Amino acid sequence: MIFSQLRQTSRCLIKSVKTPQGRSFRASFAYRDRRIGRYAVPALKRSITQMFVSRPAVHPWVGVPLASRPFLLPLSAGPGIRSRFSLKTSAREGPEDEKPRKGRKAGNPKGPAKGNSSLSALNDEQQAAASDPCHAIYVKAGPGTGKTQMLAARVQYLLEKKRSVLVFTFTKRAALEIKERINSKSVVAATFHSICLGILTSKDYNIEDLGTGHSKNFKLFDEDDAKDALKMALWSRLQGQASLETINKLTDTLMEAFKVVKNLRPTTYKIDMAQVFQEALDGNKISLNTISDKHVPLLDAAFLAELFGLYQRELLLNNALDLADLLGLTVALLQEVPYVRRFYNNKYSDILVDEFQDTNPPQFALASLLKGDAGNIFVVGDADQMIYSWRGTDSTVMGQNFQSRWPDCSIRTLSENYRSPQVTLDASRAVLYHERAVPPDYQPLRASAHKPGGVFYVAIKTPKEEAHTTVSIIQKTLSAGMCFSDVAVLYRTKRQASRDLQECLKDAGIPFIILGSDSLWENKEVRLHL
Ligand SMILES: Nc1ncnc2c1ncn2[C@@H]1O[C@H](COP(=O)(O)OP(=O)(O)OP(=O)(O)O)[C@@H](O)[C@H]1O
Repeated sequence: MIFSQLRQTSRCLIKSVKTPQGRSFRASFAYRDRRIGRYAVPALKRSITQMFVSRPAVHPWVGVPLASRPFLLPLSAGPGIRSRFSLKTSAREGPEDEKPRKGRKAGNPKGPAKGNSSLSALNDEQQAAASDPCHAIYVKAGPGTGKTQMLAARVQYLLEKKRSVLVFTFTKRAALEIKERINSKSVVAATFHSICLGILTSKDYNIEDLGTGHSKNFKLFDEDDAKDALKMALWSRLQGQASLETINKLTDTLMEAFKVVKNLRPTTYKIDMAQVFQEALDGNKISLNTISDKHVPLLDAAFLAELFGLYQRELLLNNALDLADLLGLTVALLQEVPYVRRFYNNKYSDILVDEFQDTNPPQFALASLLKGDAGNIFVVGDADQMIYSWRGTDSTVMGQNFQSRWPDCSIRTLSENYRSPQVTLDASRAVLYHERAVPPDYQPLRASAHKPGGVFYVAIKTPKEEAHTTVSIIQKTLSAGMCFSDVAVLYRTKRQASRDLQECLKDAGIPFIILGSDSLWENKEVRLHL
């Protein structure tokens, strides 16, 4: 291998690489932090080198067939890191039959699908869902079944029919992905919060008509601002009774409780909050154990509702909304002010919701108010992929809500998985339904094609042993001809990836990037919503 060109700046490294076979590759890796460069550049070199190591046909350790060509995964970024790894070849790579063929459905050897162009790349289940004419469609789709692809095709299909489309996503990245796939400016795809912000600040009407006291130039309070507002409210109520330390503790506890409670109903506007708090206490949805100060009155539903009222008043005095209010106030505006609701019902004919399993009652109410009586709603979700149960989401309830809200709805299922081998799909089902009953309408996933892969279970006693075993598995994988970037180690909590594993990896000379951070609010996925 000859590195024919090497240009390095503090931020970027560009290489042209010539292989002995005469192919030339260009690889770039951009990084913002020099420390990352120290890890990434050697990793990059090793990865490129490994590209040209010939691979065995069968993985020597796990005994499964290997893909005939190595592939590189993007070295994705951790917080504060922006990285991009791209590999372009100037020579033809690999045999023709490994390339995707235009006009042919992958996994469908029968050839191109007939009919609408936007649907031609979809399989039969995806096509049926994407072109379903029902006004309320609920698509249940497991991981890797092409939800995003199908959703994008649905949007394209609707745009071809000159419909006006609004897509709710959970992350900015997902919104961007849909827009990129559609490549059309006429689709609105954004997160719930960003759509709400647009609605509340629209010049087409006045949110003062709602009568909550908020005006158009309201401020958005982040977590810290909201805590300060709550502290002020508590201080004014408990001054002279509770110590500052207790007020600080109470602030943290109540902040969490208020977030949960604000997601239990579509809106907290004009609601008997004592009843909502009672429901939350009865259902153990909020925990108030940390407060044991005899000077603080009993935190019963009535007192919690009073404190909640004081917090909301404090926000209003600042003409401010917290993040949950952004949703709740939009729902209230659409519910209470008919001309605003009509405006949006006329504006959008089709409302689409990605990751429906993670919607909470305010988000569901918002989507259904925007749909109105004459519009259409199309939601895609997978109950097994729910990640927001802590903030008031219950995927089974959301599914039931959808079906009871629109009893004539169409329910579709995508069951062909394009990502994993059958053995992985079967194992994941066994884990998911180990302790809970399989739902009656459950459709097992089937792999679209025979793929190599395996699932191995190793029982380990200590974290140290776990770290050593993990490293030896990685080493065996590498000696089988795989690249560093072929390997991912998943862990449940950051603690599990701490010392032992990191030290073992360093000792073995295995470069790694840790994604995620200690604080939930520092977490990139969480920050994407904010
Ligand atoms: N009909 C199809 N034919 C061939 N490949 C497909 C088809 N549908 C989806 N895929 C491929 O399957 C992979 C997964 O697709 P996609 O990301 O849309 O799935 P998803 O269900 O959104 O995934 P996730 O599990 O992340 O939610 C992608 O590589 C996509 O190109």
